[in-house]
Parts: sequence; structure tokens; C-alpha cells
Amino acid sequence: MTRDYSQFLPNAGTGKAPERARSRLEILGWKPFFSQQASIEDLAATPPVRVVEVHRTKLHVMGEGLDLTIPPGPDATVGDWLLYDPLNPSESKVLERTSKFERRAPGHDRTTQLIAANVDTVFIVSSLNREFNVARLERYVALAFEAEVTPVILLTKPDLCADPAPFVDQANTISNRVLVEVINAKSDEPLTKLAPWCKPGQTIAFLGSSGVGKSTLVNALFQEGVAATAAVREEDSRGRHTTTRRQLHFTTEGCAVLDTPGMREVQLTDVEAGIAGLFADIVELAGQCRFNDCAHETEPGCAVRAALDRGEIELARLARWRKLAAEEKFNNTSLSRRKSADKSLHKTINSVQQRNRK
Ligand SMILES: Nc1nc2c(ncn2[C@@H]2O[C@H](COP(=O)(O)OP(=O)(O)OP(=O)(O)O)[C@@H](O)[C@H]2O)c(=O)[nH]1
Ligand SMILES: [Zn+2]
Repeated sequence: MTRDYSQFLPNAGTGKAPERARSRLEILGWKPFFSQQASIEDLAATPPVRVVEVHRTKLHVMGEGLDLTIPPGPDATVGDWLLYDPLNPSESKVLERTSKFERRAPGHDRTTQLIAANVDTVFIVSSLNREFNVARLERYVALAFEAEVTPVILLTKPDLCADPAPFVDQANTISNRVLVEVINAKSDEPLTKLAPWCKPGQTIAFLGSSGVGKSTLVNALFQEGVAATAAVREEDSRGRHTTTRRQLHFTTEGCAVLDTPGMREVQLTDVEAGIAGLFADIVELAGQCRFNDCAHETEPGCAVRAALDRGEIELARLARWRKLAAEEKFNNTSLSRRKSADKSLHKTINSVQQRNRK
């Protein structure tokens, strides 16, 4: 079967894009970034498919006229694009990702575990009450930057808050690259307020503490039900529908919503790049300090303190940067310690087994 994929290649057609119906691939999230990684011949021989669901023993993938499960050979996660090799499915090539969420896998040799790939926007949700915590929001923002996903902060439950303004002001101090929206998840606001990020072909995810309104927001997006294309549910032995561990649900509009408990376990790991992006100004200043190991406290020639004195950076923000950077350092050292501990445990087990064999 030969398919024509030329329309998905970059610079196809004329400059002015004629209004045409979106293809199935585009609704699934196919973008020029992916088509640039393959030739027309590749695309015809090994058609692109997206991983819409990850099971322990198989991957559920969808593409143009394709809806199948393949063995989990390729090191792929939910959201990934594969060039599906019909002759050898487990050898299907995983395309380079626009973004990826990872988490630390405790006690394994592989230090990180892929959670999700090719997410466009992550909504960082916090409610306008005592749960609100700028430092926590900042961690999530750093995480999103590290994953190369655009973060948007959503402040929920304004109907239960006497004065949202101070919370909004605080959230706005995090980064001028991050939008802050106040949203009543229980009203009809989600559909309209989230619309700019929930267009067809977009992939979105939600992060935030328990009880802040993530499920309520997701349900609001699926008001018209889960699209037929995302019949990605399995029936268990009792004939009930069970939500499997990692999957994409498509709204009737064609926006993919990531549903994976793994996102809740995403920790602030290896977020150095994210922190650097979030506190780019402070990081740059720190590079100008006289001493390489400047703690920005009492050292002479400290560019950070100087900027603080000039009122160019905020003390509270500097404190948050210090805390986040220290935590990041701690996470990294505890990981290497944990890794060597794992190894010695492994050695112990091996030597015990050898002794028992004798
Ligand atoms: N008044 C009001 N209640 C809200 C709003 N958003 C969520 N809630 C309520 O807060 C409670 C928790 O909301 P959920 O959507 O279950 O929160 P969650 O973030 O999905 O929580 P987990 O599933 O534990 O991670 C529910 O009773 C919601 O109805 C809001 O904007 N206003
Ligand atoms: Zn300094």
C-alpha cells in the first residue's frame, strides 16, 4: 500500500495555505518538525504512527488509516512518533522529540524513566487558597522548561477566594515568559480560556497538587465526550472500562490530553537547564562574580549582591533560586550515592548467590 505523504513535508504547496480539512495525522499531532526527519520514501515504507497508549506488553499506535498494537520494542513512551515498520514492528524508529518528561527511576541502573513525549503545553494548576505556593509553582515551571514544554499557570477556585489579585501578582513574578490565568474550573470558563492551547493537533498535560482541579478541568474539555478516534480504553475481565496507565485522550476538536499518573510522580530532577532558564538573569550575574564558587553572601566582587543592592533583583526571588539550585545539587548527589548503593547491593546479592551455589 503506497500512501502520499508529500503534503506533510515542509514547504509543501504554495506559501498561502489553502483552507483544507486537517488530515488524521495532523489531528494526531504530526508537525513539520517530525516530517523533516524522514524522506517521502521513508514515510511511504514506514508510515508515521503516534503512541497513544502504553501497556506493559504493547504499544497502542495510531496513524493515517492505522490503529494497531505493536510490541514494546522501540524505547518509546506515550506521545512519541514512530516510523512504523510493518515487517518488523519492534524495530520501528522513534522520531526525535519536541519535548519529553522524565523522572528518576529509583533503584535501577537506568537513571531516568520516560513519562511522556511531544507535549506542547503543560498547565500548572494551583488553587487560590492555602495550597498556593510560589516556590512550588516555580519548581513546576522549571520542570516544564527542562522538558521544553510551554508552561501556563492556572489559578483555580477564584469563586472561593475573596481577593485573587495578590496571588496573581505573586504568580506573575515567576517569569515574564509564563502566562497566568485565573479560571473557575467548575464553570464554563475552561473551554473558552484554554482554547488557545487546545487547538487540533496540540498535546496538553496538567501538573499540580491533589485537589487543585486538574480532573475538573480535563472533564470540562471533554464535555462533549471523548472523541471516537481515542477509543483507547481496554475492557477488564468484568467488562468494565479501565483507564490504563499512560494514554492520550483526544477531544472532539482534536486536542490530545495526556492522562498519566506518572506525571504526578515527576520530581524536580535534573532541572538545571530549567532553573537556568527561569532565573536566567541571576545565573548570568552569578557568572560575573569575582570567585567561581561565590556563594553570593559576603564575598567581595559579588555581582549578584550588587544587583540586589541596586534593586535589580528581588531578595525573595534570589532566595528561591538559591533553594532550588541547592535542591538540584542535592538531588544529583543523592542520585549518584543511590546508584553506588544499588551497585553494592547488587554485588552483595551476587556474592550471596555464588556462595549458595558452592
Ligand atoms: N468552587 C470551585 N471548586 C473547584 C474548582 N476546581 C475544582 N474544584 C473542586 O475541587 C475538588 C477537587 O478537584 P479535582 O478536579 O478532583 O482535583 P485534582 O487536581 O484532579 O485532584 P487529584 O485527582 O487528587 O490530583 C472537586 O470537588 C472540584 O469540584 C473551582 O474552580 N471552583
Ligand atoms: Zn556572587
